[in-house]
Amino acid sequence: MTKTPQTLTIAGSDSGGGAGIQADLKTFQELGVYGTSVITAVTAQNTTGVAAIYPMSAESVREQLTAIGSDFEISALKTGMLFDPEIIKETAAAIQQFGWNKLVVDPVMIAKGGASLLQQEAVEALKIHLLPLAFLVTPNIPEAQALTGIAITDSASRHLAAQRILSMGAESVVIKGGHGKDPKYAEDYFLHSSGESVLYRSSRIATMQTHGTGCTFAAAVAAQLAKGEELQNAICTAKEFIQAALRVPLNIGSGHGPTNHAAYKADLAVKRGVDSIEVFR
Ligand SMILES: Nc1ncnc2c1ncn2[C@@H]1O[C@H](COP(=O)(O)OP(=O)(O)O)[C@@H](O)[C@H]1O
Ligand SMILES: Cc1ncc(COP(=O)(O)O)c(N)n1
Repeated sequence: MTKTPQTLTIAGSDSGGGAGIQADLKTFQELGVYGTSVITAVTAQNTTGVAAIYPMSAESVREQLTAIGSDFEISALKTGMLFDPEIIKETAAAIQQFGWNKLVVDPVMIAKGGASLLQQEAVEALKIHLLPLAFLVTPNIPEAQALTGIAITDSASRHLAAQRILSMGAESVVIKGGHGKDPKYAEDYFLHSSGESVLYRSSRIATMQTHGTGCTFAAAVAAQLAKGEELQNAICTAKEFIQAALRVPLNIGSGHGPTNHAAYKADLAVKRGVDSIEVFR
């Protein structure tokens, strides 16, 4: 009997349900993998912003990680909001202890409304302890700039920033283009430590409902990896997933609303297909 692939998200809770743990579990469910979770912080949050952050203690994070590691067979995992250096160290230690592979690190730093989801001193901890364990790192443009100190203004500086992130020990990186300036396209740039690069391009959707796009994208990559999909195809599926989730808005809340996690599967079910993604290798 084949078992459902098991996945793990290590991230913050978003009370509004659009980002963080909630977005990750919805994405896992939609893509047909079993989702487990380790909560690093509880945020009081809705579509208009983050009102408060309550980080979990390092001990409670360790206990959650141990509960997962001692019982589940994790085929792929992702990290999101990790908040402080202690939580990052506990996370890295557990990943090594339990031998978890296929780690997708979404280096969450700042929420769309401007709240800081990662302490300044935790950026170094992320680079030292977590990036060397990463199969894929998925920064958005501001995060890639913060990790590298390189201003991303064109494709050459984006490539340089990607190279710099790989030099920190990650096996591969995709710099996401949601924050890019191009009004027509949202372009994600993938670079592997072998030197191979891929550009994933979709039409840019004009919408305010972008809360949780990064979390959802990284969770979709992890889900596909858990099912055994090869990395570059997993990224393409994640891009299709987020494209569908943005294209069919839910119109929830008065601010940056959540994406529609159910749209991808609904599209496939009626065989409408999702917007095709252009892939340049
Ligand atoms: N308006 C948009 N139209 C189409 N794709 C988008 C749009 N905004 C973001 N994306 C896609 O969503 C994913 C998350 O990107 P991004 O918004 O940069 O991440 P984050 O949520 O971490 O800031 C990427 O694949 C990106 O290309
Ligand atoms: C708990 C939590 N984690 C992550 C994000 C980032 O959201 P986004 O994916 O929109 O950048 C968030 N707003 N809240």
